[in-house]
Amino acid sequence: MTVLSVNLNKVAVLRNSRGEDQPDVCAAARVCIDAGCGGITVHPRPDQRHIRPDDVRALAALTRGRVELNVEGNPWAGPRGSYPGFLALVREVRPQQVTLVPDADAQLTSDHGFDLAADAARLAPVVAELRALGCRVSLFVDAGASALDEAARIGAQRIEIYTGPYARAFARGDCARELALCADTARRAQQAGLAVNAGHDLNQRNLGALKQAIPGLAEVSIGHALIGEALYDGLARTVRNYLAILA
Ligand SMILES: CC(=O)[C@@H](O)[C@H](O)COP(=O)(O)O
Ligand SMILES: NCC(=O)COP(=O)(O)O
Repeated sequence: MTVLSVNLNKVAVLRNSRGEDQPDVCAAARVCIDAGCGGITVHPRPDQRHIRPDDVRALAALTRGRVELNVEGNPWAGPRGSYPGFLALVREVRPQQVTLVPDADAQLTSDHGFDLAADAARLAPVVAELRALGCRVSLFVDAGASALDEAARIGAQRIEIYTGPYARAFARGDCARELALCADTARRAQQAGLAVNAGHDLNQRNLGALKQAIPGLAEVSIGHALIGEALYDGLARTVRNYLAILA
């Protein structure tokens, strides 16, 4: 079974555009959970362009005992204004899963994963602390990444394969190479003892082929396309459409 974790960043984008409290991120989470998703994902960024620390706190309370909360971000993103820093926030809410992502503070969106050979040493104490807090730790990596055994060696339990290049290739109609890279990366990670998540720019068109190519795919986190599609079809129906693709 592949868990669908719905990323709600874009609900917060819409809310923040008017500076008030609608649409409500927690109400959206409830709809997704009631429709059968297995997780909620958020990626609080230091500039608080979408998900804010209070959203993470509220979603932690809402999801506890129901579905997984996956919090993504750069562990070295420090305090900025009312943003307490990524690690301070996850220490406080202790989500079931933390996905570490090497994004710069003002990056438009995630566009690359860790270089595990170079980054493992400084990731190691962060991973150890998160494990001690009871969080599962996943590391965001590019398809084709090397040194996956380093992720396992420092205690990470999963990788998340960055699927942006696959999604772009799929849209161009020539995704065979990118799909093979994702599949090979997943196979090497599984051989190293890691479970495999995937995410970024996945949608109802490109998800099925990825799911077929990666036996044992543990989780996909999907936000941008899913929230966009929900404008036409409704949030609950859209979540159910994704679940049907993953079934
Ligand atoms: C790690 C990852 O791929 C996602 O978190 C994605 O980048 C969504 O973040 P934004 O919604 O801020 O673009
Ligand atoms: N980890 C990927 C994620 O949470 C959602 O990415 P996207 O679907 O918004 O591109």
